[in-house]
Parts: sequence; structure tokens; C-alpha cells
Amino acid sequence: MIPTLASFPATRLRRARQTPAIRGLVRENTLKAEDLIWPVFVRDGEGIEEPVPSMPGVVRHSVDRVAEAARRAFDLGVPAICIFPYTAQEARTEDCAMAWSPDNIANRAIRAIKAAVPEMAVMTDVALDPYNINGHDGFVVDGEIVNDRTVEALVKMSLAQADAGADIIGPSDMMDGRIGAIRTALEAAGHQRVMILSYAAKYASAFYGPFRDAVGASGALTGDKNTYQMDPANSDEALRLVARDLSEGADMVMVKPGLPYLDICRRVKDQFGAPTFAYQVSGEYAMIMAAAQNGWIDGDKVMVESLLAFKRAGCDGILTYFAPKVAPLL
Ligand SMILES: NCc1[nH]cc(CCC(=O)O)c1CC(=O)O
Repeated sequence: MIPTLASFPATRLRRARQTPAIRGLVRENTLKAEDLIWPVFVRDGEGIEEPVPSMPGVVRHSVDRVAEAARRAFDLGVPAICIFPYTAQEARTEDCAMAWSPDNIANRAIRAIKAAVPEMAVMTDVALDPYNINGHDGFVVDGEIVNDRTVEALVKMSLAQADAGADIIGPSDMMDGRIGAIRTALEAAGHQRVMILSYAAKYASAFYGPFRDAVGASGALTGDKNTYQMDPANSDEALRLVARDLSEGADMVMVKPGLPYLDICRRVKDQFGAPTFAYQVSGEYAMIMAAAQNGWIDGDKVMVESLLAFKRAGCDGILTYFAPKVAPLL
């Protein structure tokens, strides 16, 4: 777009900023509660809301409590929730068999939320890290994260989630070929309606630290995830990953983390025009909350501004731990 501007004083750009009414008329982007997906942590037990120390305001809910929290969030206008299970180190295994058990915490939470709030869209996370003894998203064989065997497990995991009633499957593992394999299996199993929101451009990021505390993976993780998650230095590669995942049957794509990667959001939206999401991850949330708690920034204002930035960058929606906190302000 080539801006056409008369010269000063015929053009005074401040005219468009003079009052709230005028600013509202010319506003280009808006943040709405309907743009939000709320990530939640689920653990075993009953009646439990256990704070996550590195994420002030975030708790691990037992299944009964997550269903109640989902109801409250939906009533505030939040249309979707994404489930992450917490697993203690003792419950993790090398074969990760719990990942595709119909009765694992995540699948129980899906059923409980669908029963309590049928209108709410339920999203899942597909990766082996909550169940893996070494904290990796794939099977580790001789120190290597193996791709194809992991994809077979991810397919089983996705089918169990779809059977439990998930609306949106979210593969976050970054293995090659998983979107096509999951899509084929969903079709064959009669789950034509189930959507895939691919974590297509997921970077190997230090911003995931508090999340790994929240799901119990921090102590478990051996080494790093650099052989499957993206190098933060890359941008063209994100476009190739998004193209690949869309061509394999993803309905929607995600960029993750969020704020430090808004350039990627914009490129992805411009290039493909597909439904594009960003994940404002745990470290981003923790930084805003920590500064707000110290009185160094206005937490509510920074929350809203940070989320609006995703809309401006071209995102259709945002996964954010702020969802139930920000929804009443919109
Ligand atoms: N498959 C794991 C997964 N799914 C979502 C996040 C991070 C979310 C956050 O930091 O808020 C991670 C962590 C990781 O890749 O190590």
C-alpha cells in the first residue's frame, strides 16, 4: 500500500487522534474475548487448585475444578480452553503409554468440560512430554529423539483425545509428518469434524520455563529440544513448516512463543491467509506478572496492549493464560 498524503498543513495526522470518539472510528484492530483460547493445567485429585509458583495467578486444577473454571470462563465470553496435564515424575515412563490411555488426566478433563460446558471448544496438546520419563516430546532411543515411532504414538494419543470429545487437536511436538498421519487417522475413525491446530512454527525457546514447572517437566528434561523445535534465528523456515502443515491437513496454524515472534505471525498471515494463532507462553505471562507485582508496570494495561499486538500482527486468536482475567475488560 502506498500512502497518499498531502503535505503539511493540509495533512495533520493528529486530527485522527483528537478524541476517543474519533480514535474509535479509525481504530484498525480490536481484541475480543472470542479471540481467546485459555490454556489450563490439570492434575489428579479432587477439589484442588494448586498454585504454580512461577506463574502468579495460575493454578493446577483437579478435573472437577477445571470443569467449573471452564464454565466461568465461558460465561465471561472465552470460547475455547486448552488442556495440559501435570504428571509427577513417578508417573512418567519410557514407553509413555499413559499418553493414549482413554482415562489419563487430559482425557478425563476433556469429558468433564464437555459435560459441564458443551458449547465450549476443547483443545488438546499432542506431545509425549507430560508422560515421558526424560521430558521430551518424542521417544528417546540411544540419546536421539526418534521421529517416525513418535508419530505413531501421537496418532494414538490424538485418537484417544478425539474419542474423549476434543474439538481441536493441537500437535505441539514438531515431529515431521505428524499432521498428515493424524488427519488420515481421524478421517478413518469417523472424526471428520475434529480440527487440527498445528503448532507449526514452534521455536526452541527459553520462554517455556514456567510451563515446564507447571506440568512437572522441568526436573525431567534431559538436554534441550533443539533437534525438533525451531532455531530462534530462522524466519523463512517458519513459512515452509506452515506450508507443509497446511498441505497435510491442518485447519489452523500457530506461532509460538508470541510477542518475541510477531514478525513471524505477520509473515504467516500474509503468505497463507489461514486461521493464524499465537501462543503467549508461560515466560511472557510470568514477565508481565512479575513486573506488575513489583509495581513497575500497570499489569492490566500491559496485558491488554500485549494481546492487542497479536491482532495487529495478523493473528486471528491468541492462546493466553490471561484469558479469564482479560475477558471482562474487553
Ligand atoms: N509439548 C510441550 C509444550 N506445549 C506447550 C508448551 C509451552 C507453553 C508455555 O510455555 O506456556 C510446551 C513446552 C515445551 O515445548 O517444552
